[in-house]
Amino acid sequence: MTEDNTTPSQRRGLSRRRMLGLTGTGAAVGAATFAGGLGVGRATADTVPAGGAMRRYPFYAPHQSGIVTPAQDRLHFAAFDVTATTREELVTLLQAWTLAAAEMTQGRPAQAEETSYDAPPADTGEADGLPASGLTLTFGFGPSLFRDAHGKDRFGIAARQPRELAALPHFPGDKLDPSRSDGDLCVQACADDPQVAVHAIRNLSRIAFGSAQIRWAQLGFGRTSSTSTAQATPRNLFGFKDGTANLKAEEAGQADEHVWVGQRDDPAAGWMTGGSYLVARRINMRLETWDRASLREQETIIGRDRPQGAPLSGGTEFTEPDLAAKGRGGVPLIAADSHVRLAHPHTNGGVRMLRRGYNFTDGNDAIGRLDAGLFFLAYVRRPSAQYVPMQMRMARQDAMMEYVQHTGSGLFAIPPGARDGGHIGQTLFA
Ligand SMILES: C=CC1=C(C)c2cc3[nH]c(cc4nc(cc5[nH]c(cc1n2)c(C)c5CCC(=O)O)C(CCC(=O)O)=C4C)c(C)c3C=C
Ligand SMILES: [Fe+2]
Repeated sequence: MTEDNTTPSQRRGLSRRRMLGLTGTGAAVGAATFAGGLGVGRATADTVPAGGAMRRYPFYAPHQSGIVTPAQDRLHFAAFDVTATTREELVTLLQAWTLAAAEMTQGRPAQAEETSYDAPPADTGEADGLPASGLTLTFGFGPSLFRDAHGKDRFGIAARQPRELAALPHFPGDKLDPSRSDGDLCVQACADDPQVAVHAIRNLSRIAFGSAQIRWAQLGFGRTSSTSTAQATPRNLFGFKDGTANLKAEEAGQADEHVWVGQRDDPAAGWMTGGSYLVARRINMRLETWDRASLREQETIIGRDRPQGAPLSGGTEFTEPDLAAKGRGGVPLIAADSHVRLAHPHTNGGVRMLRRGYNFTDGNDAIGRLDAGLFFLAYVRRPSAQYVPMQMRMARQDAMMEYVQHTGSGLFAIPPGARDGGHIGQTLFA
């Protein structure tokens, strides 16, 4: 989808670029430097040839973008602690973030208005000249935004905390680092250019100065799922295709059933209608151990073959796995403890989820092992019925557990999209 929903602010920006084009050359040296420093602006359809990088997604929409949007190649995810103490300050932050997000997702500077030459620039500048690159910004609220560790209602919203926004249970094998977990707010920035995603988080963090600060963040690359049938299936760091059986945007009715919160889901949290819940898990993968496992063992653990991603019960990538199929000696072709069997809807009461994760590498440990893995992101309508039971079964039975460890975690309520003139989370604070 390529959208160019020109807004009044875009029209303001266009005229700003035209104005700079007209005035830049003949102006006095000081003024020309000023224009060059602050007025370069982001590349737009009139300056960059059409293509993937020119993809723009509307920010104002019934559902937030960055969920069923075709998964982009890069991620910068950040969780924030709110330092503001009043509801007014928090709403002001959300309003400012909304305006900046609406600009940046259209390939424009975070704040359109020029500042004085004697003040810091309104935008940090590293995305000047870059197109929108499919940037989406998806905002969420953590349980701690509603009640602090002592149960105190921080911003007068405790009564509206969704039932589903409760701390995730401890899963066997978890080794969660508190400094990579939780948070009052989260922002998922996805783009096809890493600099565009990083620029967005940096500017949102800058705007939040005095009201919220980054608690933890994660960079990701090489999306580990497809969310559209138009996308090829990527590979994770185990070398396997990941996202084959993911919920896809084109599957009629599936997002309504498994992703979007319905009007009657939670009487106390009607404000979440059209929103979703995001489960974020930083999962370290023991790549050096995996790389010493035979191909037979790797495929048995996953339940699919490595070249094509076809189920071990036969067929090609998109053939439905036959969980009843048996081979020689009556042994199931898709092993009882394989990942695909344990994750399949047939063994999980029909539940599905929209996976939108990314690979990560964050350096290495003292003995040269990569600190790498999969930053698992999944959007679900009911975490307690979709993510929690599946993860519990995997933690207990999945043969893959020998090769992975969950080291970070967060659960966030993702409100519906903002309407033009409104702000993110308006239905909660209204
Ligand atoms: C609790 C949910 C899940 C976690 C955590 C998870 C981690 C994880 N997965 C892979 C690799 C693959 N997963 C695949 C399929 C798959 N995984 C989940 C859920 C979780 N995965 C689901 C719901 C499914 C789909 C199952 C189905 O409907 O058949 C696959 C197969 C290809 C595909 O369908 O995507 C791979 C490969 C890793 C490496 C990992 C943690 C590091
Ligand atoms: Fe999986």
